[in-house]
Amino acid sequence: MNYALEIEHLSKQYGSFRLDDVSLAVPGGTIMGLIGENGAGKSTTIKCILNLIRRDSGTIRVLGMDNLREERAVKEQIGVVLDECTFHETLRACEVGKILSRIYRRWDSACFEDYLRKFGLPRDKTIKEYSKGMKMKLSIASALSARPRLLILDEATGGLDPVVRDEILDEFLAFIQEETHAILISSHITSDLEKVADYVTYLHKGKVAVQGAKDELLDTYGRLVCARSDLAAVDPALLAGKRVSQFGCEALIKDRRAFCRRYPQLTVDPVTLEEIMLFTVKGDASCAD
Ligand SMILES: Nc1ncnc2c1ncn2[C@@H]1O[C@H](COP(=O)(O)OP(=O)(O)OP(=O)(O)O)[C@@H](O)[C@H]1O
Repeated sequence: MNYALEIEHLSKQYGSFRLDDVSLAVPGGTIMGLIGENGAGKSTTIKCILNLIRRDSGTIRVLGMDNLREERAVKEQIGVVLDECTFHETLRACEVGKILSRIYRRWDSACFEDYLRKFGLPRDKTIKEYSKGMKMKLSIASALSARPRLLILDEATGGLDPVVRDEILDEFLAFIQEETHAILISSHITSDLEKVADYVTYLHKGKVAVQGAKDELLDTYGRLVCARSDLAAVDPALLAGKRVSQFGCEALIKDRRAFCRRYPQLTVDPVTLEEIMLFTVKGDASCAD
């Protein structure tokens, strides 16, 4: 398989935090969603890909190129959108286009103008006159007009209204129609990732907690709501987490089909990515019932 991004055994120590042995691979033509609680290590992973910080160990390849040894060639292939617009507030969109055309070898001015029109971004307004959503759309238009093959977004859709987010998600889906294109997107808005991601990596406390094809994860995991006595009788090896409260018991089931064969009297519901995350974060704490 041709991978747009391959990370193997990435580790980085930051004081008491450790990004620990993270591996992930994003095939061409796909979107990988990177999820995890605040401080889980998502931005640290992205900074390592971009060589903004030094890793302790591990390898990172972008379109088959080592991101340390072939740093310049790799940078030309990556478009980045961070959670804040990085352009100077006094610039106008048309000036941003001119500046970037001198920086990026593969800059496509016609494509940039198209995005300005499509996203409803006035060319002659200064960025300080733009709303938050407009600034984010300008950042995305700029990243895409540099004709990257790998687009990396770090919390770039947070703070946008659902209509703007939907419009942007559609652009991402259009971008990956090209087989050599791929996207790594970190987001707290798991419903967005449920819409567009092909693969999901869930980081928890610096480690990969759950990883796989999104449809497969959603199809395999399940949520059991039952009485305390029912949960006590279930084989703990089948559970990925549980929450016991005064109102009842819930458990995250690793393989809902296997579970239903063994316990046909118990009902297992489908889960969302958010529930998988919540069980992993909060489930640990309430397991000792
Ligand atoms: N420059 C730094 N120096 C020391 N520690 C850092 C530095 N940058 C990040 N960290 C620590 O690394 C850990 C992971 O941070 P990171 O920004 O990667 O998390 P995140 O998953 O992106 O979180 P969020 O969703 O809040 O953006 C945190 O504990 C953070 O305090």
